Amino acid sequence: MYQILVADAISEDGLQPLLDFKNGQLIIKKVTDPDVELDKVDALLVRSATQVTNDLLEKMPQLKIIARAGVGVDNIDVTAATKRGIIVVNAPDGNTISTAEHTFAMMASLMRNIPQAHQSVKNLEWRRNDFIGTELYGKMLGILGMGRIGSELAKRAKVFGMSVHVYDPFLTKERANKLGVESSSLDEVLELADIITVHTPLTPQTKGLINEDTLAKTKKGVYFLNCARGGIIDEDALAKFLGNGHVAGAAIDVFVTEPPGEHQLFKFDNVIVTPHLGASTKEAQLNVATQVAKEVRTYFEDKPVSNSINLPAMSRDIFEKIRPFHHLSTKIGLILSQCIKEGIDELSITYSGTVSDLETSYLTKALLAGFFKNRIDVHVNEVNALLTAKERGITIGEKISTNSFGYANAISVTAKGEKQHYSIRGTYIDHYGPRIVYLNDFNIDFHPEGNLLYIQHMDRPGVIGRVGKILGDNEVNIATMQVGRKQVGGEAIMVLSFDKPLDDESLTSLTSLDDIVSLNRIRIN
Ligand SMILES: NC(=O)c1ccc[n+]([C@@H]2O[C@H](COP(=O)([O-])OP(=O)(O)OC[C@H]3O[C@@H](n4cnc5c(N)ncnc54)[C@H](O)[C@@H]3O)[C@@H](O)[C@H]2O)c1
Ligand SMILES: O=C(O)CC[C@@H](O)C(=O)O
Repeated sequence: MYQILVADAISEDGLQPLLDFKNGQLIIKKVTDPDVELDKVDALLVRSATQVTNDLLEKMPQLKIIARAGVGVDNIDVTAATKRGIIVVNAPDGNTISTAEHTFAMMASLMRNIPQAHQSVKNLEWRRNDFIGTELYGKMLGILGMGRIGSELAKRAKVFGMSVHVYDPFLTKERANKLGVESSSLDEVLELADIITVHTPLTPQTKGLINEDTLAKTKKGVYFLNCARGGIIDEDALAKFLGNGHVAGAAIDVFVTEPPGEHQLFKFDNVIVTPHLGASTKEAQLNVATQVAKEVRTYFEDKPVSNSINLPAMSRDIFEKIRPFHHLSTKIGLILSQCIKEGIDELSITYSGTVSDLETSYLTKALLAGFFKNRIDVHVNEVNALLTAKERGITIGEKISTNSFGYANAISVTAKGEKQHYSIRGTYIDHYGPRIVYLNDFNIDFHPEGNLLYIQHMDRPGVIGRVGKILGDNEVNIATMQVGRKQVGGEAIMVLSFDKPLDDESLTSLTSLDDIVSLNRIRIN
């Protein structure tokens, strides 16, 4: 039963897919709650309140997936999660409309002094001349970060008769034309816009995007909005430019520290604030909760998640196509790992035939996960496989080839260590399953499953019989057996499978037989 911890306030209606999930148990408690057994938690669902730090992850060795019911993952140490093989998913578009609407509401409120006027009327005042506003119509809105929210905001601004200039280094000309906005440089937006709003994620590049230098380039009387993340607009710099009258007002939904406590921006009457409410609508909360609940369930049902931050996106159809090769790759990795008895510094993988049309990088990661499985303590999966290989100085080469050796598809791998060099090839045959068709320079054909013994021996009469006799004498039942050789009388291989793992005594007896070159017990599960 998977333990699923919901650590922040997430719409319970949206959690229905997990409430209906028979293999999961929902725990709705904070990570700091002493009743929560962090070391048993398999999935963690958060909004922005819980800080998912490396220290927290350290206490959660079973954690497999972190789901952020929202867009920004800046409260999650994604690098630390990735290193541990933990998938991070978010709900990228469930709160787009709500946040765009909130930004628009903040902009309108700011320009018409609505919060101040509202408070004044409730204070039994009637100060109509003190709250003269400014129309949106005809003004230029500058949007920094033209993603989902920026684009929705732009549509609304245009309907209100505003012109929209945007700065987003990743925005193409075609997309800008389609959205009917002017794609500009940062300096152009700063110099021309009457109102500037930020909608980028918080990253090292966007932290302090609006600072004293950039503020100095803006028009006197400019307005600022931040409904994205605290810190994209430097709070000290904004306070300074509000204080000297250069900035006419600001609407702020997000702060560097939340809750902000007593804050320097609160002293300005022309600053309006909300407590990180961009996504706080019934609709958005239901959307994001449903999205992440489905993702977590999908993950535990061994199906592809759609919105992972640290895994490539894959549709259900593609996943179904890739699944058999995923299993084959993992098995190849497991076999290689048990055959080669030293560390490796190079792994070359060649995909040919039908498999080469698929997302081969995903298969490479699965192969590495299989390879590392019994070698290192860290749980390695597709999320951290490449990183793990890099940390261990293993060079990974991936190639596509037209030569599939007569099979419809083939995955050929060579691993190089200091002394050993191993090659293996597998194929997947419809209705028949995965097969290993080449091992250490020998053609062979066996099903990579269960308890195997791989023997390299001299091709001499009686060897197979002697192997069979020892196993028979030791009550070991041979389930299947395949042999292969390169030339008569030269080296040969046999691969046997058993119903249970081969015992040490039988292995020792086999090792002492004449004409046996090497033996490898291989377990595939
Ligand atoms: N206030 C809230 O409650 C709330 C709700 C949802 C999202 N957010 C915040 O809003 C952010 C944007 O959300 P979104 O769904 O539009 O994300 P998005 O990924 O669709 O858009 C972000 C855009 O920023 C652009 N960008 C990245 N770096 C940039 C840079 N250096 N300069 C200019 N543009 C840059 C990207 O190209 C992208 O187009 C989120 O990351 C999140 O932090 C806040
Ligand atoms: O959880 C929230 O309410 C905030 C969400 C928002 O900041 C986001 O990044 O999606």
